[in-house]
Amino acid sequence: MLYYPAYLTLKDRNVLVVGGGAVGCRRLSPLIEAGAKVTLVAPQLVDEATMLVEKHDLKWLCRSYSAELLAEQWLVIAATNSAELNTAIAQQAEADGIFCNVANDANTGSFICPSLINDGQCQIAIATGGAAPVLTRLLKFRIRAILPRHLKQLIAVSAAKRADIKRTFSTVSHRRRFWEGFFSKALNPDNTDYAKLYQQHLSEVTEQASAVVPLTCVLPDDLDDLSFGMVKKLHQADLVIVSEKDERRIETFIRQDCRRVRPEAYAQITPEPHASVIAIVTN
Ligand SMILES: C[C@@]1(CC(=O)O)c2cc3[nH]c(cc4nc(cc5[nH]c(cc(n2)[C@H]1CCC(=O)O)[C@@](C)(CC(=O)O)[C@@H]5CCC(=O)O)C(CC(=O)O)=C4CCC(=O)O)c(CCC(=O)O)c3CC(=O)O
Ligand SMILES: NC(=O)C1=CN([C@@H]2O[C@H](COP(=O)(O)OP(=O)(O)OC[C@H]3O[C@@H](n4cnc5c(N)ncnc54)[C@H](O)[C@@H]3O)[C@@H](O)[C@H]2O)C=CC1
Repeated sequence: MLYYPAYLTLKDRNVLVVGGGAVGCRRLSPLIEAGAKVTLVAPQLVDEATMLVEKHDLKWLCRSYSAELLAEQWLVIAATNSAELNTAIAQQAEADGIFCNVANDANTGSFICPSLINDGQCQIAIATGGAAPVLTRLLKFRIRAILPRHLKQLIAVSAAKRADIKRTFSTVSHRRRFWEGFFSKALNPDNTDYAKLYQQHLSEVTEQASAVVPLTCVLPDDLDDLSFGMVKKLHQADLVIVSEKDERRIETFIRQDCRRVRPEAYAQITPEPHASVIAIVTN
């Protein structure tokens, strides 16, 4: 079974953290950053948790958990060193319709806590369904190492200009193509003046129609042999002409909103002006 990934809005919502050891403490910062109203209950805290309580003026109840604490909570984290207590908290939370994380068991409770990469508004969450938390942490370091350096500034340009671009370009497809072109250029490490790059790109891109010429992709037996360039083009494709069998093979290379058309039906359709069309041919 897979988990359903989601990013929760916790601003001003009541969250209870039960347990103030290393794990309970690790849960605090992301909750604080998300603007939750945190109550921490534990007879003892690790030093770092004490520091966070003081710094952020968190409500700390220096005592054992009791069931009435769940009233008014939106979400609870069960991170004590007692598996029995953590399970009991999860059962009560489930009965009361409150989200619950159980630190010692991925299969109890209603969500698991992923490893997090936060870079401004870019938040990457990684998890392995509770199977390999240490691998999760190692993957975090690898992924963080390949992220572009000025991600925050790049996201800020998009946040500031999205409404303008919605007004400037009339279709989702044109807007997507605009942003794809802009971000592709911006991800080149030599380009860091994003405001200038944005203006330049805006002056170059138009909505004018042009003839659509399908590109052909000869599918190798082993998909690992697909060139990097072709993988990139497949990802940009707005329409692929593909048999049912090959569609399954290339599913992970094409976008969800890419149109799929069978070869025998292609003659009857009219691709959007400017559409990037790829005909898939089996080797
Ligand atoms: C289900 C989950 C709990 C949840 O959802 O709350 C869970 C469960 C358990 N972890 C255990 C052990 C360790 N966990 C870590 C580290 C992390 N564990 C995290 C998440 C999760 N761990 C959730 C699933 C995430 C997923 O799906 O991958 C991370 C990603 C996030 C975080 O906790 O903040 C964080 C990396 C933070 C980072 O750096 O990014 C380390 C290493 C270390 O501390 O460095 C060890 C010691 C080595 C070992 O034992 O493997 C044990 C056994 C305890 C015991 O033996 O008593 C259990 C219980 C069990 O499964 O038995
Ligand atoms: N998710 C993860 O990454 C990991 C999870 N774990 C699991 O997380 C749990 C907690 O681990 P640690 O923080 O290292 O434990 P810990 O022993 O350092 O801390 C336990 C905390 O729970 C509090 N506590 C105990 N009984 C309580 C009660 N009745 N009411 C309220 N608070 C109570 C203690 O005062 C203490 O603050 C363990 O079950 C462990 O198996 C352990 C390692 C990693």
